[in-house]
Amino acid sequence: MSEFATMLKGHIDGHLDTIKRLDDCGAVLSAIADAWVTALKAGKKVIFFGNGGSAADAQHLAAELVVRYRINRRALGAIALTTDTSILTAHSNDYGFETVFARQVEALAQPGDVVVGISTSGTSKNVIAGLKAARESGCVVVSFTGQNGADCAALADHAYCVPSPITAYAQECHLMAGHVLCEFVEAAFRD
Ligand SMILES: O=C(CO)[C@@H](O)[C@H](O)[C@H](O)[C@H](O)COP(=O)(O)O
Ligand SMILES: [Zn+2]
Repeated sequence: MSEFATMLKGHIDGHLDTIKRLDDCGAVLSAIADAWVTALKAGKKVIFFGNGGSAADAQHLAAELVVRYRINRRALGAIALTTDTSILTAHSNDYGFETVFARQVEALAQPGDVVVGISTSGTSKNVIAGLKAARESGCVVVSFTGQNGADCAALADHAYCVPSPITAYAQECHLMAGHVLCEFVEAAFRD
């Protein structure tokens, strides 16, 4: 087997092993799906944030809700706090990166909004601070983490904790579950 083929097989095996252990997450994911639908039906929004690949996931999922996932339906309120470079740079430069999401949550989150903080390590300080701010703002708090997500889960109403310490597998399982959540939400808003 080539070196690449060996790597590919290793990644697929690790990915499948992690996916297989997600059965335990069905109840929490169902609760998150209900929370998204309840908030959106009440005219509230879903707010996402995370670092690196999780910033991309935050943007990806916000886009699915605002635009569409698979079917045409009305626009749904969602925003990723990872996209405005003026806010990101001004806040990091003037106050520090640790509160870059908390500040935006303070500015934008309303009681009843759902706030989704994504961290594969579960230890990123800016994600933890953002979740704390969401609690203080009266939001429904959701964490997406890898297996060491206790600090985020302690702040969350619903904690989706992928049973892997490997960033890539956690990211892949976050996006997979995010897509199912979007599918469920779209079904609830079918015309
Ligand atoms: O995508 C990857 C690795 O797959 C990286 O960009 C990764 O997201 C970054 O290192 C993040 O800073 C990790 O943060 P976190 O998920 O531990 O909160
Ligand atoms: Zn990545």
